[in-house]
Amino acid sequence: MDYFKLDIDQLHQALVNGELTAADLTAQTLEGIRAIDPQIDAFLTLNPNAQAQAKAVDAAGVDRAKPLAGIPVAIKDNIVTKDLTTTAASKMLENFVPIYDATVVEKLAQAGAINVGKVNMDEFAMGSSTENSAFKVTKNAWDHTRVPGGSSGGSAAAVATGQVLVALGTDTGGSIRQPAAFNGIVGFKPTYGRVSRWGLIAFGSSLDAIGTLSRSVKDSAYVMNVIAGHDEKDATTADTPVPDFTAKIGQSLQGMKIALPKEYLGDGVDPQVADQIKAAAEQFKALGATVATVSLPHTKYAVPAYYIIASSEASSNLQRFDGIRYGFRAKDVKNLSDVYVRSRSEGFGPEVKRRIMLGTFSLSAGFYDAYFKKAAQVRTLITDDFNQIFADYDLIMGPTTPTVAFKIGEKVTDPLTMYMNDILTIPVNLAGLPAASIPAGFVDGMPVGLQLIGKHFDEATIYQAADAFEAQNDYLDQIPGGAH
Ligand SMILES: NC(=O)C[C@H](N)C(=O)O
Repeated sequence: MDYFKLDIDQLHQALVNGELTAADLTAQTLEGIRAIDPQIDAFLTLNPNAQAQAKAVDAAGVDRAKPLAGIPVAIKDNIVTKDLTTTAASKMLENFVPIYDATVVEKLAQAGAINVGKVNMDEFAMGSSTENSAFKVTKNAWDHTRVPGGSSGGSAAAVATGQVLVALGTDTGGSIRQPAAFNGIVGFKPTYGRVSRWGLIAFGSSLDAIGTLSRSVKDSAYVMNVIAGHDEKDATTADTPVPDFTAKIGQSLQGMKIALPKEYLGDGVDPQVADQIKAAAEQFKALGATVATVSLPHTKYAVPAYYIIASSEASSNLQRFDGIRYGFRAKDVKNLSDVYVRSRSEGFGPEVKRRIMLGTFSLSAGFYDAYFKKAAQVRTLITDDFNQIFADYDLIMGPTTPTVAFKIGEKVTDPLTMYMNDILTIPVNLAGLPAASIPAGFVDGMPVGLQLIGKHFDEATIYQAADAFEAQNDYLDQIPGGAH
């Protein structure tokens, strides 16, 4: 199946008309994965039941009202899937087979989508390069010597190499948007509370969001239409009506007010990347929007605040991996304390241990006020910065990442440099806002991502602007290995 030339609308039409069956589509998709993935290493597990699920969709008949019926999807491996190994790319969960489906997985199945397999990531979603996976290093679709970004690097590389049309990812500090940017595809992180996290292996619970990676903007909106909504199993999901996320796609941008924060083009941002974003601003103006320079003054405090908050939450969430309840248990243990200490020492990788130590320290008596409380206050200042801008503007634009994808091995031994890579995506998670990364050109043959940030629960405006930008450009025709 040549996913580079197709989208969900076209496949849906072919399935409805009977030109294609879901079983054929799934078979061709699995064939494509077997041919392409050995060079990319995006997949950790293929779903042995995918073919049977596709046959069931065919037997039921592809419903016109269900655009995802028969469409193959890949799922990040921190989202639990019943009877299908779910590892979070950790040795700790190497043999973990969940007994239930995450709400998003259940919703996709009800919509007729076919889960073809689970994709690689940084261990427990901690990282920006997928090099922290306990199992394999996924390659960037455009240059196999570079990282695909992370932590949803497997999701991004699987889509960008045409193995699947869409994949689910998760985003705590940029984990959907940054790999989407590095691979020249669309990444979408919804508002905090828009999509249920029931069945997501938790990292930073006040930040985590499940979203999409896809080639086209509209395909992302189709998946969001299915996965969004209140869930009584996740008390953090908002009980607000879910709009049709495709509703404003195709509408004119005339009069739309877009803000471009000066901090997003400042220190540390590659000037060539900044140039692409300035060019995108000109394109938005040509489409009828206004673009004005604004300031988000607390941006520089976002990374330190995030690494305290996310690590503190991780240290608490990861306590459950104790060698007893889930997964890995060390051999030849002497006593209970030995079970805990050795199972965790041997089961977790270095980055996960670093975060647990950082978080435990920040939360400990005597340090709480100086670290966690201070970080929470900074978070409020960052949220206030955004609220002030959104009183006057519809969207905020900027680069998704300060640079294009870096080389495998280049930053993995230097955590601070790796953390700084997320400076433009982390503020969005701290404020719980929705945001997308969409392709916006190339620097040295590598894709650049344009980030569009919206108001709380106003995903539809992001989709409107993103689709208008996509329609003006030919990024969908540019494929890895092809001319660009
Ligand atoms: N999980 C994320 O969203 C990625 C971020 N780079 C982190 O390591 O925390």
